[in-house]
Amino acid sequence: MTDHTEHRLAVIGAGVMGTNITALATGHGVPVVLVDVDDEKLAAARLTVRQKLKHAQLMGVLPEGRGRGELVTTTTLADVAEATTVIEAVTEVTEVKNKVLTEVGGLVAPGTLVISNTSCIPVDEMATWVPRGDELVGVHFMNPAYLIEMVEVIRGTGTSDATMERVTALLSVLGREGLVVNDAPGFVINRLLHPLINRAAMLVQEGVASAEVVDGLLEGCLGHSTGPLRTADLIGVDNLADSLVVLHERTGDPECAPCDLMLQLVRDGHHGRKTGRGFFDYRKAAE
Ligand SMILES: NC(=O)c1ccc[n+]([C@@H]2O[C@H](COP(=O)([O-])OP(=O)(O)OC[C@H]3O[C@@H](n4cnc5c(N)ncnc54)[C@H](O)[C@@H]3O)[C@@H](O)[C@H]2O)c1
Repeated sequence: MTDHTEHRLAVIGAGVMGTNITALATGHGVPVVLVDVDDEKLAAARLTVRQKLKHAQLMGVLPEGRGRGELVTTTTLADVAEATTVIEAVTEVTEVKNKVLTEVGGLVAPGTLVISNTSCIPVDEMATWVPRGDELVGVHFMNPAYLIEMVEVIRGTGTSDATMERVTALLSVLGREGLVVNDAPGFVINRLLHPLINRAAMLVQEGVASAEVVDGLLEGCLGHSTGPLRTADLIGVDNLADSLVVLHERTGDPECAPCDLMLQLVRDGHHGRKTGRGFFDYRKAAE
């Protein structure tokens, strides 16, 4: 096992998950270099990480006596080179992830743990984009990452035992428990969750019930803590549509083709909580 002083993270992508993972790591005393192509995203991310840390502190989920890990933000990908672990959390578009992981592979030294937080792209596919596929592993951090202790760990067919040991050590420092699954499109969580959300949106689209009623039934009758459509708004409707496309392309399952209502929300810029509106409207609550 390792302690927090032995870890230096680079997180690539300063969106919903990049900021969540950064708050989790810095809250556990691990320094983070947070990379994005967009300066405005980085400025917003610094504020978001501070707010998440405040929330985490209030919820009592941070370890005592470690202090905060330093946060550095940058638009220069080469700044990941000194990290002991790189966590890729960029947009769920195959070409974007391919470009980022290919570049990361050329920047980091052998022995650097490379993690993808992808929702649906198989680890074996991503392993062909990096020079050392045995050092790549999927870790599906949940949202919000600093509150949900369990993560899904995806072991590719080429992921080495040493990589599994390193990821276990990192997760332990971050206070997370990983359940390991084999590789497949969408793994376990999103192979189940994303078609469910898509079907929930289809029911709204078909006029069978409103978003409030669909979520109300899933919450009240089946004990879901947040209904599927509120979950969609938390994830980001744009990310969900991208992830469904990835799943559909790789499984051929028609249930995974994002429904028209979801695509319309994306086109209209209603991406969920992050834009103030998705299946539900959050603007009044924010005022
Ligand atoms: N949103 C969730 O609840 C959730 C949960 C688990 C996993 N994921 C996965 O995590 C990843 C990130 O999702 P998100 O919801 O944070 O997306 P997001 O759209 O909120 O953020 C993506 C970020 O990546 C940045 N980016 C794009 N191209 C880049 C590049 N070449 N270099 C550096 N940064 C780049 C964008 O500017 C943006 O800030 C995706 O793979 C997603 O499927 C998301």
